[in-house]
Amino acid sequence: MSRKKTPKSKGGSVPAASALPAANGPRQVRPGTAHPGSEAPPNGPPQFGRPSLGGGGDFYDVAFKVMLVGDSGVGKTCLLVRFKDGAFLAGTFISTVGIDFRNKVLDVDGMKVKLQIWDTAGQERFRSVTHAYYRDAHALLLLYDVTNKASFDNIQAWLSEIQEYAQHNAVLMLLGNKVDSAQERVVKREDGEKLAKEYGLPFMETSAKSGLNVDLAFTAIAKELKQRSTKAPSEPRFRLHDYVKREGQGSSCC
Ligand SMILES: Nc1nc2c(ncn2[C@@H]2O[C@H](COP(=O)(O)OP(=O)(O)OP(=O)(O)O)[C@@H](O)[C@H]2O)c(=O)[nH]1
Ligand SMILES: [Mg+2]
Repeated sequence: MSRKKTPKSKGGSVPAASALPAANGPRQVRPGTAHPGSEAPPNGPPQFGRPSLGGGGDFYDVAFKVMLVGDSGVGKTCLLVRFKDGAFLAGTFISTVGIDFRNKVLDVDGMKVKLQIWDTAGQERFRSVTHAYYRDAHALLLLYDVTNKASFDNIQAWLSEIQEYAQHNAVLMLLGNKVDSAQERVVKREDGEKLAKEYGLPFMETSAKSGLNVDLAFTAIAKELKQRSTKAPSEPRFRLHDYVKREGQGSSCC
């Protein structure tokens, strides 16, 4: 199979700050640096065998878009940084403005799968910016914070947004983040499991701080998307729920 190259850049963002209302609240914001159109591949179905925009970087066989969604502060950016760079962003909370993205190429059963991961702002005032990106997402990771009950209670509202704006066949996974903060936990694992079961979603608890289940969440998504796009009859069918349940550490369910 012919291979494409992924741009060398770390990512970009859609700050759209000038088009948005003035910032509310005390939080700092992380302004974006580039428009994604300059680096991101065009939206649409998974891409095969066409050269991506930009030069340099790793080769890949197929590319997918994955979106991180959930309330502000649940740890979307930290989860992405943990996955991409293996580091934890400790210190001051810098809220995302608009959308950022990062690319990562994974080796999935001998195939190079590029995930273009869109990190959305959880703040309400950016909702109209982020809505525009849902329809092109092949998968969505929906996060809540196990130390923040409101973020868990808002999951149903996020699911309504996803239902309204995302493709009906997009892969969806629920993640309860910050499980390293055992003392501050207010959402029990069983509650996450119950909600996930109610909506038929794969579910895991994660920690961007310790790295628990972070690679697994993205790998599971990449495997599912790759399986859907290649449909090799000789390959045993990949079952996302079973995989997450089997491989998840500490807690997992479907
Ligand atoms: N203990 C702990 N703290 C975390 C974890 N993930 C994120 N945080 C902290 O939670 C705060 C918010 O993290 P972010 O990743 O910026 O949150 P976000 O969901 O991207 O927020 P928005 O960009 O506003 O939507 C930061 O202070 C992080 O250090 C985690 O797994 N464990
Ligand atoms: Mg963020």
